Amino acid sequence: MLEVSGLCAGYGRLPVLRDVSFSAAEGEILLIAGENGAGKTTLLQTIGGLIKPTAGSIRFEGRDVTGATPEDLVPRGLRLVLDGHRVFPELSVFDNIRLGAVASKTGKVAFDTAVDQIFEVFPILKQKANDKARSLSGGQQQMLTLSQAFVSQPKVLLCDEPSLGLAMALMPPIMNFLRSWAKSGTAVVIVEQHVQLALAVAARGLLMQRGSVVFDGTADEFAAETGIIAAPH
Ligand SMILES: Nc1ncnc2c1ncn2[C@@H]1O[C@H](COP(=O)(O)OP(=O)(O)OP(=O)(O)O)[C@@H](O)[C@H]1O
Repeated sequence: MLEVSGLCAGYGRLPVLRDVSFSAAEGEILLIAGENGAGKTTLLQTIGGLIKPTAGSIRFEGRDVTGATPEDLVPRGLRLVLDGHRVFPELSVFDNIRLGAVASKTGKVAFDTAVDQIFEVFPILKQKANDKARSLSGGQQQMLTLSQAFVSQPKVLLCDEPSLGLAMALMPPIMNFLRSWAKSGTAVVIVEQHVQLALAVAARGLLMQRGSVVFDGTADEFAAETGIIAAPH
């Protein structure tokens, strides 16, 4: 579904990514872990079209999309969800969700089904569907950001720190949400500081250090390599 090969990218003359290669298959969750500054966010942003790579290639569904912009990639089904909250504060919660489906042209039936699923996982968004998004807490805005991506039905979801700003109690529902999302066929690539929790749902784990991939293996192999035990779920 997604193949990254020999990717290099950075900021101005500062190189960050060095020869990064990995792939993510349909229906699997791939965890990207690594210390602060390892280049995880830069990697997601480069794949998502926000940073132009200086070398290497990105293939999505067998097509070369190296250097494509988010405007090209989102309608094709490759979607980046950044950390921090990027909702439209003056619009209602429901309108924010609706906007998520615009670029991908999700059909009405698929949209309604997706909204039902969202309201099941995040009942607070149903309760506040008509309230302005600015009235939501940080964690609720994060739920809304994920929901906007969900209704766009991406084939590849790149998700930076889905847990950011969320109470720990919300982590298992978020992880389960991502898991059911992957089960529907989406390749989910997540950067997550809560490695134990993410490992519980990930099929594979990739470890980055100073802009390079230093380990890539199954979740069990990742746990054996790093000594990190997946949280029970
Ligand atoms: N906009 C930017 N301009 C210049 N350098 C940047 C920029 N963003 C990140 N960097 C640098 O690139 C390197 C990789 O940062 P990146 O945010 O990709 O790491 P990360 O693994 O996601 O870390 P974190 O977990 O702290 O977000 C760091 O040295 C960082 O200082």
